Amino acid sequence: MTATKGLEGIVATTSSISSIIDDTLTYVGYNIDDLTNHASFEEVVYLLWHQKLPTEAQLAELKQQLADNMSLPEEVINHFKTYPINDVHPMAALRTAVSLLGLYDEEADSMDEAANYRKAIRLQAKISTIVTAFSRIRKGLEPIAPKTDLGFAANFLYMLSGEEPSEIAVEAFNKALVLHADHELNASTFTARVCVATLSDVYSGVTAAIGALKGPLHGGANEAVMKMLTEIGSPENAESYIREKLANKEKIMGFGHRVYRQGDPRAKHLREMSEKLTKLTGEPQWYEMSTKIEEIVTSEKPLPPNVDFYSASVYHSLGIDHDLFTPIFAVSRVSGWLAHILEQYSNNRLIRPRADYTGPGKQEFVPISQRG
Ligand SMILES: CC(=O)SCCNC(=O)CCNC(=O)[C@H](O)C(C)(C)COP(=O)(O)OP(=O)(O)OC[C@H]1O[C@@H](n2cnc3c(N)ncnc32)[C@H](O)[C@@H]1OP(=O)(O)O
Ligand SMILES: O=C([O-])CC(=O)C(=O)O
Repeated sequence: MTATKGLEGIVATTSSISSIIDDTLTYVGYNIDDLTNHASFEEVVYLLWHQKLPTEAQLAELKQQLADNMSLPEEVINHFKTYPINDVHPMAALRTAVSLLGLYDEEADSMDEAANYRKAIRLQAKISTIVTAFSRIRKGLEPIAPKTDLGFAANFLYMLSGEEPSEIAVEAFNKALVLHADHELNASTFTARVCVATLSDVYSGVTAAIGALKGPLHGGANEAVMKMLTEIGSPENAESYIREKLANKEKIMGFGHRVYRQGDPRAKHLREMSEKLTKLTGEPQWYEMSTKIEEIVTSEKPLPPNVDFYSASVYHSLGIDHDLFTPIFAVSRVSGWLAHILEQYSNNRLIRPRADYTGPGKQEFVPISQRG
């Protein structure tokens, strides 16, 4: 048995949800560029869960179901108020809240297909409320109830700030949600599938996936990018900062990808939005700094920016706190996790690979009293 480090290149399952072929990303065969330019996030959720685009009636039904399920049990809200609040990262709060939600869902452990779909709707609906409520409570503010006449993207921004967002903010945020919704067998999706392949429940699968997304080599990179941009401070400082990091063999957050070689097709959409939004907010330095970093990194190494790089300046321009960037990734990606969880249940087999043992050979057991 020979191990492949990081399972690189290993095909671990079949899936009909999304694919990356020759650096082209599709959801159920639809190119990510078309979906980003033309689809609402809710249409994409429907597409991932049903493997077809919705009709107007089907989309209206899904939107209604999401709107009807956005409120949180009082216990989850109250639980946020018991944290040593300033020290808790919102990804840890989200991971805990999703796990807690399972305790208040009577169908949590049901393996019935229809019940699992209902749980998918509940989780997709409630995840925005969790992130925005936590963000407000930690600032000493009251959570804001969703507005049923707003779409998913607008509602998130509204519940976060309490103000109805501008058209351009909604357009940018909707695009970001579409771009992050699914990505074949990325680490968090694989985690979700491994978890539910034991026939564990949907809440456990999503909780596990949130844990995997949190790390800086995966979803946590978007917050790390903003930390780097803040440290650099202005476009003129970018060159020396990046060259020093590269010389020290340190990673530049938001660059590189396990699967893409020529570049991540999602990055160009976020780059475009970053340019537009930073101009509008009168802070073009974030975009200028980002393009400068891209220029330097790509001149040194074949490492194009990934989805996390320009999303940082986009979210910053939307006035979003930097530690909410990764939870926002989860708000979108939960749609993909849920699609994969439902797909896993529909054709399940325990996921259990092997390890290439590299420890000591046969050893004689020595009683504890005789060990030196
Ligand atoms: C949504 C997402 O999850 S997208 C990815 C988000 N993560 C990041 O942006 C973090 C920064 N990027 C990385 O750490 C990596 O590129 C990953 C984790 C995304 C992919 O990693 P892998 O396929 O395992 O590549 P690995 O980490 O082995 O890197 C291969 C080589 O490229 C280098 N490299 C890879 N990414 C970077 C980077 N961002 N900056 C500098 N060097 C890099 C490595 O140092 C290594 O060099 P070496 O061969 O000289 O040792
Ligand atoms: O696919 C990956 O490895 C990481 C990624 O880009 C994503 O999850 O969106």
